[in-house]
Amino acid sequence: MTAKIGILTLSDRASAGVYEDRSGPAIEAYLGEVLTSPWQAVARIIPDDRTGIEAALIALCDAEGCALVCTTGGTGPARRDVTPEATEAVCNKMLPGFGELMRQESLKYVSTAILSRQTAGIRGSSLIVNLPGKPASIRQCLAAVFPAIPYCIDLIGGPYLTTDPALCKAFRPGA
Ligand SMILES: Nc1ncnc2c1ncn2[C@@H]1O[C@H](COP(=O)(O)OP(=O)(O)OP(=O)(O)O)[C@@H](O)[C@H]1O
Ligand SMILES: Nc1nc2c(c(=O)[nH]1)N[C@H]1C(S)=C(S)[C@@H](COP(=O)(O)O)O[C@H]1N2
Repeated sequence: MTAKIGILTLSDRASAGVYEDRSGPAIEAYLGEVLTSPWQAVARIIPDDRTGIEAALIALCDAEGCALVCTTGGTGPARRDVTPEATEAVCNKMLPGFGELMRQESLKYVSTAILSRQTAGIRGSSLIVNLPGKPASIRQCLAAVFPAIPYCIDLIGGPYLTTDPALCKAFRPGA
């Protein structure tokens, strides 16, 4: 079964073409390296507008049936940063450990890591994970949490994801 994975870039300027989106492609590149099971990207770029973000998350989870949705951008303290609020609004269960671990990992690279309010949660049988907007943050954050993602997706009834063990040792209790 081919797993669909949503890649949602939240950026006023990238969505308007002021600069090229480099963070969405960084997510796709990381997934392409680490996943050994079949998957397909569903990528979108939209502005930092809460109603629009919620609608896009709902469409990626419910209509597209994405097992995993990775967002990038809009996690900081600025007035327009509302990705965590939109994520929480559409999720029926939050997984705060994801944000805690990603911030801890990011602190090894930047002291401003604590400014990200990034989180994760479950909507139905989809896992939503927030990543910061900076292209360099993508690999750092995903590498920290990815070992737990395949088992999380098992637990919510999603497709069986496998990873290249040289790059990511996915942990499944009892496996
Ligand atoms: N998707 C992206 N692609 C490439 N660079 C990005 C992206 N998102 C952020 N950046 C870079 O990181 C910097 C800070 O990101 P931040 O998310 O704080 O932007 P911002 O001030 O919220 O503006 P915007 O929402 O328009 O991206 C940006 O100025 C840009 O250089
Ligand atoms: N790994 C990593 N995490 C990071 C950063 C980064 O460059 N690398 N930038 C920080 C900064 S400066 C901000 S303001 C917050 C929120 O960024 P966002 O609003 O683009 O999501 O993420 C933080 N987390």
